[in-house]
Amino acid sequence: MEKTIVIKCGGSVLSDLSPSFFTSLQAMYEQGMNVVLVHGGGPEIGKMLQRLHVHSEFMNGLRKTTKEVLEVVEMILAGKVNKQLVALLQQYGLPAVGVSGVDACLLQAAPIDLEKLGYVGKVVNVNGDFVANLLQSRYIPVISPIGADKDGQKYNINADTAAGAVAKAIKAAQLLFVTDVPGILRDGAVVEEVTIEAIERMMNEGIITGGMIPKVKAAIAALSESLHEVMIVSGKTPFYKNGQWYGTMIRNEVGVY
Ligand SMILES: Nc1ncnc2c1ncn2[C@@H]1O[C@H](COP(=O)(O)OP(=O)(O)O)[C@@H](O)[C@H]1O
Ligand SMILES: CC(=O)N[C@@H](CCC(=O)OP(=O)(O)O)C(=O)O
Repeated sequence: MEKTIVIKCGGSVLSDLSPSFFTSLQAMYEQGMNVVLVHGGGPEIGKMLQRLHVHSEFMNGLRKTTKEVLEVVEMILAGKVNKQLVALLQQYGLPAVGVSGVDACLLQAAPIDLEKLGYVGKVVNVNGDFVANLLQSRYIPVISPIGADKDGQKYNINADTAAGAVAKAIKAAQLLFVTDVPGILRDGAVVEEVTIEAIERMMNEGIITGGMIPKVKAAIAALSESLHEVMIVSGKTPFYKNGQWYGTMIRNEVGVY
């Protein structure tokens, strides 16, 4: 199979994506790469919950998800955000197909902790064959992070976690987190390259906090023999030019997987 890149597009930057984001995607696609997008939509979910006067709160970066919250999460992620992104990609001539993790059992999920978090899911299986089939037909799958279990119960999955699980399952060669900051920042400057050890130190020291935590955790979990590097970049500015990436590269220690 051709080289595959999984790109997670954060809700923080979805309405702010620069034209260079789409031209980079066009370039990758035209070079013959397989491109898979996984998107978030946290801010959009927050806005709709507020409009509907539905209360929600976060615990360790995860949104506590009651049945009522889950309904809104699915409506926004699998409905509004997914279709907006698909339509935008199509405007750039990219053959995007929107699916949620419920379609074709793409993201089989299980609860993390029903009592504490409600219907927040972890990924227990990915239907990689389905993704591979879409890629073989040269489609660009655009995946919203809703999963379901075998009984049809749906779950709200953090989008970073979903992207990492998809990348690992389809043995992607690259995983890219596109967000609203140009990488991991320390004292205001981008850290260009970090190892797992350095990330753990930065979490302990309170340098990496909030929404950056699920990103680095998903990155670490996705590193494997086929995926050696994960990038965190900004979607607001160009992140790739003449073979050079602009952002943070997360690497395992050389040769250790
Ligand atoms: N060390 C750090 N470097 C950069 N961003 C950080 C760091 N620690 C926490 N963050 C926060 O992480 C945010 C990105 O995560 P999040 O808001 O969840 O975005 P997304 O919707 O793209 O997943 C940044 O806007 C920033 O506020
Ligand atoms: C369990 C959980 O927290 N799910 C997230 C799903 C969306 C998401 O992850 O969006 P971002 O990438 O924009 O943060 C939520 O409800 O906000």
